[in-house]
Parts: sequence; structure tokens; C-alpha cells
Amino acid sequence: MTTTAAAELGVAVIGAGSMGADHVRRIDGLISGARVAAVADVDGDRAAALAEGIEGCSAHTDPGAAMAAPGVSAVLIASPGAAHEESLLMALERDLPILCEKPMTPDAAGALRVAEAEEKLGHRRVQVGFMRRYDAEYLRLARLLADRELGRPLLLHCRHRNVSVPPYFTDAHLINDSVSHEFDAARWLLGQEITAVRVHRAAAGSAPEGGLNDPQLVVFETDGGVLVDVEIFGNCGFGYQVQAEAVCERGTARIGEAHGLMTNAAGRWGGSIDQGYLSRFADAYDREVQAWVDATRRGEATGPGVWDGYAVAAACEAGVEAQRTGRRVAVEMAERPPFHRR
Ligand SMILES: NC(=O)C1=CN([C@@H]2O[C@H](COP(=O)(O)OP(=O)(O)OC[C@H]3O[C@@H](n4cnc5c(N)ncnc54)[C@H](O)[C@@H]3O)[C@@H](O)[C@H]2O)C=CC1
Ligand SMILES: O=C1[C@@H](O)[C@H](O)[C@@H](O)[C@H](O)[C@H]1O
Repeated sequence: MTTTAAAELGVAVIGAGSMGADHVRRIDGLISGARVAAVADVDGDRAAALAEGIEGCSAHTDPGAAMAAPGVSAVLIASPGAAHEESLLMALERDLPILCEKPMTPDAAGALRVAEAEEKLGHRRVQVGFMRRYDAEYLRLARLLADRELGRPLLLHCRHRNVSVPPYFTDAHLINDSVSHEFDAARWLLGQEITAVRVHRAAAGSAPEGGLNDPQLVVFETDGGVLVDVEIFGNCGFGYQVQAEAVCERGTARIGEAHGLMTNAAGRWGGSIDQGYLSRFADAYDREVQAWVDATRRGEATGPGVWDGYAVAAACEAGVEAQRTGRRVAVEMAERPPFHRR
């Protein structure tokens, strides 16, 4: 008996900025079973520069034109969050498999519209770029919690520090762009839904007029009774650190403490701290994209889906409201339709 190998994917990459360029490099050089067939960016020069040198890859300023370009059979969306919904709906309309960077959409209403469009199509087409689910350390922690090795989880302490964030970042960006990862990771690690969010600002933090209140402590509750706290620090200045410690009934488990090489020399010990997500999560992005390509070629969709994108958008909305009011804000979610339970 002979088997036919599934066709190579021709990926249209929408958004040729930092993440789009990183994914193009990855698909072009590392990923098996896929090639970059088109690149789109509203900045045409940027799209052209990225497409240049990739055989058979066309450059566009319009995402729709890229999706319709010769050889395109899948879409990777890496434009800013506010542009995702339009591209997602367009790709679903064409029944194309999609890997969409986080946030799936910046608002819960937009996420529900995407959920409805996928349900109307009748099969899963969207994977959301919550790459921590593909990180080796996160995977080990997930296994340990799922196997109840240390009993039931009770608390989850998280730290999320960036060397710096872009100057346009507001308090809301800290929730939507950064803590959104902890919202997803907590839901996934615990298998529980987020029910309420509080945000505390450090009174001693420096907040120039209209500027970022940095750092902040985001505390949220889950429907399984677990309390999660996240230190979010946008401009810590010294390194990119993503850490988590689960406190369980019979012990604790920590990840993200020391990543990489430790040295002992001249009476001192030490190592280095990653300076950004592109290096810290490089392996996770590789695994994420390869998993998406492999599943798509098998005719499946795996990994975090539209409902995960929606749940995180709903938690983010509660987080931003909690930041604004200083109150505990309940997370409002629509009922999960049977289609999105699969
Ligand atoms: N998973 C992760 O760890 C990370 C995910 N991201 C996400 O990736 C996405 C892109 O972020 P970055 O690359 O950092 O931003 P970026 O600002 O570097 O790049 C965005 C690009 O999209 C283009 N663009 C804007 N509107 C567009 C539209 N309507 N259609 C096509 N292109 C458009 C811009 O001209 C720009 O070249 C965002 O959703 C962001 O949240 C960003 C950083 C890390
Ligand atoms: O998604 C990301 C960025 O957009 C965000 O700004 C960072 O805080 C996150 O760590 C990174 O993973």
C-alpha cells in the first residue's frame, strides 16, 4: 500500500513586523512541511523586504490579496491585535487554516464574532498563538499538575518582567499584551476558568503624568478556588523573566528561575538573563508553529483555539476594568456552545 504525503502548506504571513519576521524566518528555515508563499503588510516596503529572497513568495499591502495569492493554503496572522478580527473572518470565509498571534482579538465581543464564524463553518480552523503551552518548562509543570503529583494546586505565583515596553504602552497594554499570557497559562495549567480579577498598583512605582503605573500586581480567582497572582513589570530594565510557582497540597513547583548556562569562576557563580521573548521562547515558537503545520497537514486543528482566545479576552476586559476602578471585577462570559467544547 502506498500513502500520499500531505501537501506542503503555502503560508500567507499577515504583518511583517517583529513577530511576523520571526515566523517567516522560522517557516523558511526550520519548519518542515510548510513554506512562506505570501507576505502582507500595510507597509509595502516592509512586506517586500521580507518576501525578497524567498522563492515563489509574493508581497502585498492587502491581507485579502495575500490570502488569494497563488500557492497559499494557510494563514499566519502577526499584525497588531486590533487588525486580527478582520483577517480572521476573511480567512475563515475562505476556509483556510489559521495560526493567529495573541491576542486573538483585543475585545471579547470581537472574539465571540470569530467563534460564531468558526462554528458556522462547522470545523475548527483557528489556533491562537499562546506559545507558553509549547515551552518545555511549562509542559513539565502542566504534567505535574495534571498528574496531581503534589496534590491539588492551591496558589499560582507568577512574575512577568520585560526589560522595557514600547513608549505607547498604557496600563491596559500591560493586561492585554502581557498578562493575557498568564490568563491563558493559568486556565491551561489548572484546567479552570477565571472568575474575577483585581489589580493593585505599587504606590511607590514611578508613574509620570499619563504614563505607565509600573509594576502592578494582578490577582485573579478561578472557578476551582485557586488564587493566582502576577507581578507585571513593563520596564524592569534588567531582563526578560517569566516565572511561575504552583503551591500545591503537598509541595511546590517552580519554573523560569534559571534559564540557560550557569557558570562558577573566580569565586563567583552566575548566569545571564534573557533579554526578550524572542530568545526566551524561541523553542516554544518553533514547536508551536511545527505543531500547527503538522496538525493542519493531517486535516486537524489542535492547540489553543477560539474559545481560549475568547476566555482570555473576557478576562482581559475584567482586568482593565479592575485597573480603572480599583475594584474586584467578575469575568463575564457567554455560555460555551457544544461546538467549542470539542
Ligand atoms: N506570542 C508572543 O510572545 C508575542 C506576540 N506578539 C503579537 O504579535 C502581533 C504582532 O506584534 P509585533 O510583531 O510585535 O508588532 P509590530 O508592530 O512589530 O509589527 C506589526 C506589523 O503589522 C503591520 N500592520 C499593521 N496593521 C496591519 C494590517 N491591518 N494588515 C497587515 N499588516 C498590518 C505593521 O505595519 C507592522 O509591520 C501582535 O498581535 C502581538 O500581540 C508580539 C510579541 C510577542
Ligand atoms: O506577547 C508578548 C508581548 O506582546 C508582551 O509585550 C510581552 O510582555 C510578552 O512577554 C510577550 O510574550
